[in-house]
Amino acid sequence: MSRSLKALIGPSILNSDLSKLLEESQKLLDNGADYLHLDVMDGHFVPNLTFGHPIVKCLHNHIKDAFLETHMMVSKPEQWITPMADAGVNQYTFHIEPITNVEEVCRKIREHGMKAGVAIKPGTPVAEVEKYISVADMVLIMTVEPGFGGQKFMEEQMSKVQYLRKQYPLLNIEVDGGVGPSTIDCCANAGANMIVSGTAVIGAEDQAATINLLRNAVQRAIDKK
Ligand SMILES: O=C(CO)[C@H](O)[C@H](O)COP(=O)(O)O
Repeated sequence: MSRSLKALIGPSILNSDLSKLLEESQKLLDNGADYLHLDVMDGHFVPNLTFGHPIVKCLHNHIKDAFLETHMMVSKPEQWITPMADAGVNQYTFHIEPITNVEEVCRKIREHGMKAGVAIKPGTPVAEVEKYISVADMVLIMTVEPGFGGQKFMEEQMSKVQYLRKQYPLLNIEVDGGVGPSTIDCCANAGANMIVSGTAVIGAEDQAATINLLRNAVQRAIDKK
């Protein structure tokens, strides 16, 4: 948990031109991204493949000051803790669904000097992830089925965010999937403070203005409470 809640915008580079990963990442940082959200998929947990620690390491070597979160959409999250820590990852967010030793995985992530994020898919009840709040640094509530960018935001997932915010006023709560200028107020008012936005930011004519709009909406909602 953080001492005071902060609005943080972490663009997802999933739908960017991945042949220019460094250029795209640098552009997002120059345009005000607070952190970068890197979607790692293994073709098992989700029906898609992206990239792994070798690419993350190369990217980190060129943008050492950037805070990197990896969203591990993988069946064996424990397997990639050491290589991702070695690659320079700051926050290791993984799905709780495929494993039973969530506490142990969180502990190992922290021992490797990273923050631990616990994520749930839309079909997973919030109570399943609430169990791990004391051993994690952040909860990610997915607002699309993980695997692909550019999907429609699932508004019904906001009840999970509202519940968590009510119980845990200072918990870092992240939302991911279909979040952009048209859905940000819904996320912000529900209580999310960490915002992942892919296509809405990557495809924006003015990335800096879009990132600012998202951050301002979240900060406004935080200040109202
Ligand atoms: O985790 C993801 C997909 O599994 C992506 O981070 C997410 O979908 C972001 O893209 P968009 O904002 O276009 O939905």
